[in-house]
Amino acid sequence: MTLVIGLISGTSVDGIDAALVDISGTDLDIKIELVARATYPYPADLRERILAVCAGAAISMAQLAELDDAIACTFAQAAQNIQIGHENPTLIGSHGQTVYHKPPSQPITPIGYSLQLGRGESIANQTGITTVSNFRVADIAAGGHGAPLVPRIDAALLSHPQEARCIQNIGGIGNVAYIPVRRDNWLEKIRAWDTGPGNSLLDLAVEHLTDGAKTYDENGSWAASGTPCSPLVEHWLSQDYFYLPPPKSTGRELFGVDYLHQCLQDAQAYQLSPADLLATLTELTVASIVHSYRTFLPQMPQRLLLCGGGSRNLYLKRRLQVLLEPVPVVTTDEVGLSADFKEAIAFAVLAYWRFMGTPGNLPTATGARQEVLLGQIHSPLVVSA
Ligand SMILES: Nc1ncnc2c1ncn2[C@@H]1O[C@H](COP(=O)(O)OP(=O)(O)OP(=O)(O)O)[C@@H](O)[C@H]1O
Ligand SMILES: CC(=O)N[C@H]1[C@@H]2OC[C@@H](O2)[C@@H](O)[C@@H]1O[C@H](C)C(=O)O
Repeated sequence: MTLVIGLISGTSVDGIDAALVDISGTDLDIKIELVARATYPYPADLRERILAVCAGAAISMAQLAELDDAIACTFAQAAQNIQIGHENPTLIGSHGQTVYHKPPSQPITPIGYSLQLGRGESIANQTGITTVSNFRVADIAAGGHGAPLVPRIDAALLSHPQEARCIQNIGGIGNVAYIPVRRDNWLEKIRAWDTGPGNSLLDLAVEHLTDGAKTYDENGSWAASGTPCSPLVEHWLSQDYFYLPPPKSTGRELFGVDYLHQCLQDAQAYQLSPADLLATLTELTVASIVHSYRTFLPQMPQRLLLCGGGSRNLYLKRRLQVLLEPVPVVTTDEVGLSADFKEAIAFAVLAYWRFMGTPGNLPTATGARQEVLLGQIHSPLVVSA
């Protein structure tokens, strides 16, 4: 068994999810035990600075360096906290904070770009634990999107001998992994892509509607009291991204502040109440997910497993259930894997695989030319006496 810490802050920029995981086995035949889990919210000013950069604010190189280090310190602190009361972990896998993601686009920019802040060298030195970071760059160098990376972990931990499954993450951005029945050439048949907005537009709308007093629609109850405006959903679904064939990835660069402003402008003609607006934005997330399955999957799954914060949005979950009928919609918790901490667990596994010499990407998910080792290894400085 190897004790590994996984750390990530996702596109919602709400804080650092930390998982302390005991991992054994090799490649896709691994077993994990979640020993400890916690979310450490960002200090409010740091969150604001990150969101501003994600929304395109110009900052100087000095400010970039300072932001990189502030994020690394917050991640290092999360790693220190999660291990209290446990044996010393061997390894940290730290995703860092995505602040910019540009998918490759043929033929103009055949190589994409993805920037995660919170440098691993600093985390290794502050914690004294070897840290793997910068997981996306090797896949991008191999011609891939560098995302989504979690599908290989989904394959290892959530594949089933008799059941084809979709694993749908609903974070700021949504992403799906279709995992066929685990037999024959199942690995080659996996499909995965970013489905589009998860909670990003919803969260921004809630902030807008409450003048910043609320940051999300708890359990989806506000949206549940409204009615989706079907013509608007139809109109929004005509966005190019939803028709791009996989592999594909996206981020707050597309489904962020400017996108919401356009949605608000479009909604004016329909004089929607705040609840109707939230119901309509929720429907966009749901409809874009279902549309992408019907368009790009070889067949519908036998079960849908939800994870990410959006799996707590009961209205969103109910709408998914209705549109996907008769496919059962449950959370990954119900099959034994934490829906809230799956991404943090995934980066612990990716660090473990990096050390075992096991590739972390799935070319069918990211579009890379080949499987590659993911992550750069940073050993802590040895302090001489
Ligand atoms: N109880 C709840 N009810 C409704 N929505 C919720 C609830 N809890 C969390 N969320 C939503 O989930 C979001 C956070 O989800 P999560 O932490 O999975 O995102 P992320 O990991 O930052 O994003 P990504 O997966 O795109 O990187 C919140 O911003 C909120 O919109
Ligand atoms: C560039 C980036 O950070 N992408 C995230 C984002 O959040 C969800 C979706 O878009 C996914 O593709 C990815 O994260 C997860 C951890 C992944 O790589 O699988």
